[in-house]
Amino acid sequence: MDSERRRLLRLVPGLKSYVLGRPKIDPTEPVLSRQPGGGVGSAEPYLFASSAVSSCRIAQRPSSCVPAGLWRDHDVKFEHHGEKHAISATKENPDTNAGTANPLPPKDLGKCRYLSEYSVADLHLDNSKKPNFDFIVVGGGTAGSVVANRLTENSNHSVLVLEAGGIDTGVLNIEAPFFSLFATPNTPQDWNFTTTPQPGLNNRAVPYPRGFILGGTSAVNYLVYTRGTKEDFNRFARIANDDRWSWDSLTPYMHKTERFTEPVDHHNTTGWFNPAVHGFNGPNSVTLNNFPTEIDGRVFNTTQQDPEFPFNLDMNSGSHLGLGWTQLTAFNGSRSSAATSYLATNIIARPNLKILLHARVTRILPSAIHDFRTVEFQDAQGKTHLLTAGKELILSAGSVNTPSILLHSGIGNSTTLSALGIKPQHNLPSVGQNLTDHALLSLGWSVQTESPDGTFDPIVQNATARAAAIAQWQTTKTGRLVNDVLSQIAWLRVPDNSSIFERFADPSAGPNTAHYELLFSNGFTGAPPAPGNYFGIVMAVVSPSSRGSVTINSTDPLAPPLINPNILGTELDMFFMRYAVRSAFRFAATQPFANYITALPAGLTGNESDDELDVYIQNKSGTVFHPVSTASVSPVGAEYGVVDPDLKVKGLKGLRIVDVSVMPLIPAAHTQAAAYIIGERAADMIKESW
Ligand SMILES: Cc1cc2nc3c(=O)[nH]c(=O)nc-3n(C[C@H](O)[C@H](O)[C@H](O)COP(=O)(O)OP(=O)(O)OC[C@H]3O[C@@H](n4cnc5c(N)ncnc54)[C@H](O)[C@@H]3O)c2cc1C
Repeated sequence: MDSERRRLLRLVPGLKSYVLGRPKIDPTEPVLSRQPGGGVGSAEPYLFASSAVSSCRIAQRPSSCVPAGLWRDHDVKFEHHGEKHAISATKENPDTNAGTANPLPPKDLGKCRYLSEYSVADLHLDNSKKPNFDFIVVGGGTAGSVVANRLTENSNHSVLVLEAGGIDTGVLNIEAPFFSLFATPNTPQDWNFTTTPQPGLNNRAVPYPRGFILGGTSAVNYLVYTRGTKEDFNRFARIANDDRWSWDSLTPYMHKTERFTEPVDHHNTTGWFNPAVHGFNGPNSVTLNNFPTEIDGRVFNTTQQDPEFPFNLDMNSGSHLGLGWTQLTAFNGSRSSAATSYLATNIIARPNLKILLHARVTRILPSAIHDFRTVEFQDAQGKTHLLTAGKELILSAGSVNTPSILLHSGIGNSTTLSALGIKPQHNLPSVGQNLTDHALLSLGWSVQTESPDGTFDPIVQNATARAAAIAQWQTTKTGRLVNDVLSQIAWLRVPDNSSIFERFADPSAGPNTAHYELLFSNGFTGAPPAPGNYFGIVMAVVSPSSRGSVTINSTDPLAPPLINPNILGTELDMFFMRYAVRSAFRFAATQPFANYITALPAGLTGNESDDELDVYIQNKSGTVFHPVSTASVSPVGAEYGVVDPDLKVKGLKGLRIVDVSVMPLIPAAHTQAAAYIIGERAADMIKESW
């Protein structure tokens, strides 16, 4: 690490975790040298070979809606590919001798988003008298933002959100839907975690991104919006022994979170989705692909011709089997995240809601016996503070950090915590256990396109095409960048009479829930993108039997946890992935693709033996980054599990967990919808309690 890097890292609070945890990225350097690679679920960052940081400047004020006083004169600002990045510094920059850190919120509160970026001093914390806030939400991520929004609907409730990351405004890779490919891994908006070596991945350790930003992982994900099946949620309710978590009970919340909006090209969406199963008045915009692609007709023609891939009008109806259009969290051509929706301008202007950015929670402490309402956190300067919530502490730090914070607080397996040197506070052996995720593999078939830019590959491979797409998006919010990378999705099952089920129980939630998923893209999403045009199919095991864990091996709460999602860790999951690969080959061999596909995915013939295919899968697979179940719900009175069905931590007062870590089993779905739904359901439970 050279001295300039050291100096910058010291100045950049948003990168504190890189200094103290896993230093991984220097905002001013690595984009110059990284080779292209990565992509959906990839092990490598997907950055542009030809890219260069065009400038790295200090003390530039962005042109977007940031009023004087909020944007600090010593912020570090740099450009990558014409996209502007900015990371806030808190100490004075020796280069500029610039102004004071943490300015007060400007008077025109409400005109711009992010005006609730208070400094600790602005909060006038004085815990000695009475609690400053009724509720403290740890993590302004997907579910945490929902809770903060809904609780502050009641002006009698005051809420403080403590978020470790910064803000998302002006980051092209976050805002332009297609560039979600590049939002992670190893970016300033990523926690930059890595898994432990994965036996199912030939002992490779792979990046494990999580959103390090307001909006959390909803601000960096691939935008795909899928709820899962009726069977998924009914199983949740069965395991919790609480009908409040069943599909029917949650349906009002599914509608409440959603604002289904028309695509930016205003095309006729009849036959693209079923309006009857959607909400149209909620905060979070869900829409359909905004731009036609060359594969659309071919993909849907296959549904007419091959019964293995039947058409499904709307995979969010509760019955997802079949193939349909991808729904994505976008609005007017830009990403809709928990930050842009639940924490929109009018919400953060509420006087009873405060959001403290760059506030990293290190521990939760008892405020009385069995009462955990006190939070310990470090501010942007690394100074430690303690705060006690008047009513409840709500832990929404996500499936990796929620168990990590609990363990560092002495809440977990008392024996292992003692052995590590952490004083046990409350014995809950299930904390961090049962980590479950979806394995993923990306394949690309070479195609003969109708025009060189018939697929999105030129945008990835060619600087001129990319610049044109960026310019179009920036001026009109149209073009390829408004689309999700993944155009259509098929949810599919291994036949019920397959002999594999003579040896293994079926892990899916029921006969109408998929074992695997095929995601179709009008270009190659894998790594590295070799020059050419591709038809991409991503396959994922969505009802896995593998279980892993999040554990800690340090008493330092800033040290990264050990993340073992145990990807493809069982024979059954390997079987599912093999089956999915062969299913993808069958799909690509259907008649509609006959004069389109010119070559098979590199390194595969489609005739591999099981053993040969396993080698390929283990060397190339990764994850879809859907970790759940590390603080699982269980029935009231159960000796296992971490939270009761009302999401209160078992045996404790004052502490609730609201994020996808509470799901008892992984849904056959991308998990952001579940985070929003859980946030909405939990917010009502909390309101009912108070
Ligand atoms: C690359 C990627 C792509 C994905 N694509 C999709 C997709 O297309 N569709 C989909 O449905 N799902 C997708 N997911 C998964 C989905 O986005 C997540 O499951 C979901 O957003 C998780 O929500 P959450 O509320 O549980 O946690 P998060 O949204 O991760 O929120 C946790 C928040 O807590 C903060 N935090 C953590 N620790 C601390 C601390 N110590 N102090 C203060 N704050 C803290 C974090 O910074 C974060 O803001 C993807 C995930 C990744 C990583």
